[in-house]
Amino acid sequence: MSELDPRVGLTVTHRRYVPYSHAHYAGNLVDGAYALGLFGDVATEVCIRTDGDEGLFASYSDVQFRNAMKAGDVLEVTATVTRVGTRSRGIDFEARVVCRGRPDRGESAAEVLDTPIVAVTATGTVVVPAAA
Ligand SMILES: C[C@H](N)CC(=O)SCCNC(=O)CCNC(=O)[C@H](O)C(C)(C)COP(=O)(O)OP(=O)(O)OC[C@H]1O[C@@H](n2cnc3c(N)ncnc32)[C@H](O)[C@@H]1OP(=O)(O)O
Repeated sequence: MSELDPRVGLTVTHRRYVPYSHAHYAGNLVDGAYALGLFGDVATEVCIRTDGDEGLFASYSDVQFRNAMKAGDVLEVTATVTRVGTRSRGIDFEARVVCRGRPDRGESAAEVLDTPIVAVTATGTVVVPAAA
């Protein structure tokens, strides 16, 4: 049963600075696909830890763009295993902004946010090779 598997609940966290070279829209916003790239990377570490393989992303059942991600942000990206199938693993994702630029205070001014801003959440499925 999936819920009894000790891999359920495993959380992997990546931190990433968003370079200004990734600004894509007005207001230094990055494109939504940038978050999916981050989710793919953190899911890859999940697969390495659960199954000793990088795995393949099969599908997203949900993606919510809740707040903008901007160039200059420091992001915390988490992936939590919610289900372990035979070869599939269900994962919940969250990308939150933990630091942000303060251009009103100076070109390079920035601050640690008291409360992280949840930018993107998603639910997806990765598939790993059959156990040997
Ligand atoms: C995490 C990665 N390292 C980062 C990436 O982003 S990889 C790049 C993007 N992904 C790809 O390029 C993958 C392309 N897709 C594939 O290669 C295949 O479709 C697949 C490997 C994902 C699945 O193919 P296959 O091995 O033939 O699947 P099945 O034998 O039919 O099923 C195996 C289990 O996977 C579940 N499953 C299959 N397709 C999906 C899907 N679209 N959505 C959700 N789940 C899927 C299927 O239910 C089986 O589950 P169980 O083994 O019963 O648990």
